Amino acid sequence: MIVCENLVKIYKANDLEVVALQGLDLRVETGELMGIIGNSGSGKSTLLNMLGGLDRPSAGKLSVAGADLFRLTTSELVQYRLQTVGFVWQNNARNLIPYLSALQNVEMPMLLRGKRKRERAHELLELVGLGHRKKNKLSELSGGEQQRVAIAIALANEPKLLLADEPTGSVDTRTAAMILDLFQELNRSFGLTVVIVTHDLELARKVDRVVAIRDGKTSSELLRRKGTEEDSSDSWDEEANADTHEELAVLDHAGRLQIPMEYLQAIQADGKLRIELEEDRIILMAPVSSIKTDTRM
Ligand SMILES: Nc1ncnc2c1ncn2[C@@H]1O[C@H](COP(=O)(O)OP(=O)(O)OP(=O)(O)O)[C@@H](O)[C@H]1O
Repeated sequence: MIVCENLVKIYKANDLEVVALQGLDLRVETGELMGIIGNSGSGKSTLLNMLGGLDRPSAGKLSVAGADLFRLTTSELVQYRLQTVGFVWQNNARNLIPYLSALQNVEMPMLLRGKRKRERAHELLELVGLGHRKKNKLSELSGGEQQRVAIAIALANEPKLLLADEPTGSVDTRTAAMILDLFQELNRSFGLTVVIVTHDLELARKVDRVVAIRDGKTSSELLRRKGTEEDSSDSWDEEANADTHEELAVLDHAGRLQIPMEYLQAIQADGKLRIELEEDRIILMAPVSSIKTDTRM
């Protein structure tokens, strides 16, 4: 579904250049539910904007659902945004109209596209669990319910890819969990590919894969390994059946990887490392003069 290779994005403001993505590699399969985490300023929103066709990358390769985003003309890019992706933002409610009902809010963007589909709007609100609140004005809904209206709107164009930027950023923990459950359900029931940018570490328990971005590059991945039972909650031996996570460093196309800072500190690495191949493992060590410990990977 998504292929990013060596993706670079440089913002130019006045005479200043900011390299927000520094040769990022990422592949997302159709039907995946995945999360992106990273410190503030690491490039998460920039990546999402590129995937959504809201902005163009500076260099590299980027294709989504078979569309090469470098080659699309401006009008093709508009079509791509309308037909292929759905967006959910942190403060979606700001883009909704408080004095209209949930139903009218969902119908509005359809109307703007020249298609008024009341039945579809009803269906979408049922889908996000707001069937009973359709007639309520937006201002009468809680933050979490408003966010669900926004998700219904994002689904209105039947997107192939749903992009969510901090979708749980302005709601409480319980509502955040409900919103993540909804993404999980949309993914499982309809095979929708979902990419969620978040600081919410609860996410790791709800998605198949979490990719960490550091300094504009993918640095590591947390993969979920299924427990032995589909649903561990019914089992007596919950620990044996629980999902586990495996953390992997990402090796890019040029053989580069980012080593966690704490590992480098542990071996007091400073600028240079010794690399040795020993049977099936590569050993990284501080230079001979300052060896304290070795780190095996
Ligand atoms: N339009 C822009 N013009 C100039 N620089 C920008 C622009 N957008 C982002 N940047 C810079 O690019 C870098 C990456 O920003 P980005 O918003 O992608 O990070 P982020 O990981 O989403 O951060 P946060 O978690 O705080 O939202 C930052 O240094 C940011 O200042």
